[in-house]
Amino acid sequence: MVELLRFLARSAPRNFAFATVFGVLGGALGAGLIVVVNEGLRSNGVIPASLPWLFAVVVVASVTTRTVAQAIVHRVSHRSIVRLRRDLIDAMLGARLRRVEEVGQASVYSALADDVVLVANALPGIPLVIAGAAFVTVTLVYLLVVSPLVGLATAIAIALGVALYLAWSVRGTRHLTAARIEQDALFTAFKEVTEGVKELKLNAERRRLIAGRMLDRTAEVHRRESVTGLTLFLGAGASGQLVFYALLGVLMFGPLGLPWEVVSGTVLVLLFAVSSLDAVLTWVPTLAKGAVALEGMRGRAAALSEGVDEGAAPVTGAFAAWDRISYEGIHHTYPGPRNERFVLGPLDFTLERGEVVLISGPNGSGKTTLAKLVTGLYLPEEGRIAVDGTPVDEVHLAEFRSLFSAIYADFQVFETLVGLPGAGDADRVQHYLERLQLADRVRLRPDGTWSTTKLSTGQRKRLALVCVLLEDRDICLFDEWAADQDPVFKEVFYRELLPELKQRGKTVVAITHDDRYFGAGDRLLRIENGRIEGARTYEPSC
Ligand SMILES: Nc1ncnc2c1ncn2[C@@H]1O[C@H](COP(=O)(O)OP(=O)(O)OP(=O)(O)O)[C@@H](O)[C@H]1O
Repeated sequence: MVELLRFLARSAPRNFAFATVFGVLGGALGAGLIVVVNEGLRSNGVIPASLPWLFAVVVVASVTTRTVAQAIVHRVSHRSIVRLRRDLIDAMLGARLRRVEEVGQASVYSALADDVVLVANALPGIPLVIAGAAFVTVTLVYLLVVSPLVGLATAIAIALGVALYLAWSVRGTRHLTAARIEQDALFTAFKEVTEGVKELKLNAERRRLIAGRMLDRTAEVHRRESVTGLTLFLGAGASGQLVFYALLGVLMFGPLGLPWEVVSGTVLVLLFAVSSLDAVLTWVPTLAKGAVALEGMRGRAAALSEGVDEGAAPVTGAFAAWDRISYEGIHHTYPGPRNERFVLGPLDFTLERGEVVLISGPNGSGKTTLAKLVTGLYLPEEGRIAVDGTPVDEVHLAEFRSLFSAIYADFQVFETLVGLPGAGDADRVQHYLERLQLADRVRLRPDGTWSTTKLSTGQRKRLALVCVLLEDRDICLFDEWAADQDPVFKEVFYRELLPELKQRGKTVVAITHDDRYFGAGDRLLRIENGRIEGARTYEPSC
């Protein structure tokens, strides 16, 4: 709850200040309304002429200020959804690739899809809580004025109610946090099941075990923790109410010996207070879930920010005239228990402008990891990368990456062509689509998007290649691009496209298992078990 308040105050300070002022006014006026009613009742039927007017003004002002406070927070909460999502996406895009892989995309997705909505749902409850606090304060002051004894008893009841509420809510928060942790596992399971629908349709036993047992087990833990947490919060609210009703009982039937008009007046005030408290308490579970979700999102953002990527510096073209990139003693380790730990390197090699370098090696030998180091997506843990002798450090990382276009095995074709320099030239786009035999399946829409990206894997890879050609960077990296192409297209790729790229002065790094085309490169690096085990140079005629 305090976290939600702080979040709102930080994300929209002005609106938060307005909402607080209106919330406090709404609460105070609500209490003022009770005072007016009580004064009317205490007048023994001789109602002062000003009281009905006062009543009308206080009613209108109380309802209006509360509504305005909530309207302000509704506006802010929708803006804050956008902001929260954007912040998390920025945190992910600003984190090192290894960090993103460690945190896991499913966990980020669960925060983007679920947590943000829970936070946004909770925020409109905040003005009510502020109004409730103001209401209780004004009521307490009024009771102290009417009868110090009743005021004191109310103050003790409030303190007891708050203490009980906090005791319950600490346990409730613990369970809601456990449910939040389970939510990540649930999203991972959802992802596996939705992406594995074909496999699960073919194997009824696995479907029963995975969907029916493992998924249910995770969902059950999530359900149990959520329900326990929310029930504890209901208990917290109920214990607060019980304390209030106990106070009423003591005032009405207890041994305080108060005059009857004081008892009737204060009981009426307290009954009003209980109904107002009820309105606040209905928000408590929503607020609690929102607070836990906000913590969850913060946790993701903090985990991502532990490894900030240094590649955000502006690109000025300082490496534009590069000739040689040297990778000197570079090294990367995937941590894990002894037999799961993978060490790549130390590796020493160079890339020259305008050459075609092929990389081959057995599965799991480290080719893709090397490809991430080559483009600067992974930074070497040891060793260094230098462009014509200038070391690639944090200052130069964005510059360095801007030399590359890449199609990794888990590539993405975006629907929009925005950011691709050649996208504005429709003839050029059409030429590449025809060249890669996609023109009958895909066209460029006038708004700069592809008409479709629902293509076969091989076709999508060809569309990704069109994007690389339009991006027109100095170095093209292909991670087993030809693996999903038919023999005709393999031939086009190795015998026509690579030589053409070379002719245009581009450098190509291509990971390949196609040994019959090894001669299509100027050089072949063979990786085995994380080390370069062989390098062959080919004559241009090969
Ligand atoms: N994100 C990761 N976290 C931990 N270990 C990883 C990760 N990615 C790869 N590895 C491990 O690193 C090793 C090298 O993987 P890599 O993908 O680089 O090999 P590869 O030569 O490209 O394999 P393939 O030819 O099958 O694509 C493998 O043993 C793999 O288990």
